[in-house]
Amino acid sequence: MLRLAAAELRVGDAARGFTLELPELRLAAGERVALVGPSGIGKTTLLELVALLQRPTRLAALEIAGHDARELALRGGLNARAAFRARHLSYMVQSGGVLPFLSARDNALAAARVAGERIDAALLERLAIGAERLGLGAALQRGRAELSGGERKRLGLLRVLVAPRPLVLADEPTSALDGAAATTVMTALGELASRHGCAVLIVTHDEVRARAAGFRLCALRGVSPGHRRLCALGG
Ligand SMILES: Nc1ncnc2c1ncn2[C@@H]1O[C@H](COP(=O)(O)OP(=O)(O)OP(=O)(O)O)[C@@H](O)[C@H]1O
Repeated sequence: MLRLAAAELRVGDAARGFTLELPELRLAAGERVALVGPSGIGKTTLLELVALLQRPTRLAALEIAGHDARELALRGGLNARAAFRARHLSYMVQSGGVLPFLSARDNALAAARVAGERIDAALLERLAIGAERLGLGAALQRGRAELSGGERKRLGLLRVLVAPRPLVLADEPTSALDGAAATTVMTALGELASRHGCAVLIVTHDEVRARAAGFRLCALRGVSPGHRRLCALGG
């Protein structure tokens, strides 16, 4: 579902920036990977690279959901990359990505609408079940201003659960949540892989919950000043 090979991204300027090197990252359908590493090492940047939001300086291969996305990543325009994302990727950003001019319910339906999905009975049932599970039933009637940070985060996940794409990306999905909510969110992400066959790639500091939900860990590490590399972790 995801194959990325020999990618490099130069981040920031020569004095204070760094090179992010990703020798290889593969996720089959149903597979779960959690990307870990210290704050500021470049985990979000890596996720943005996979989501075609950051342009690599070097890229040997990028396949997403059976499509060759290398050219798009290297040279594709904004609209082409956004259209590709809508079809093949779900991306839960760190803040939840709630749009302030939409109600919570319309926020939850936003990804489905952008992807051109019909808002039919099955989709609305997924919305209702997901909202219940994430404790967002009442919040769905409200606008963004009335949502807490944790509710906005869970709403970002609900948007993914309503219309998951083959490749799901989530940036620190459990931060800003209490223990019970964090477990619910991590479990739901794991189930997108085990029940729906999505490939799920998350960034997290919550290694214990990630392992419990079936995620294999990969780490971003500093290999020398100004050079960071993605490494597989055993166990
Ligand atoms: N386009 C860019 N230009 C310049 N600097 C950037 C760019 N993108 C990211 N950075 C910098 O790269 C560093 C890594 O940021 P990133 O958010 O990827 O780290 P992270 O590992 O996800 O951190 P955290 O765990 O704290 O969320 C930061 O210092 C950030 O300011």
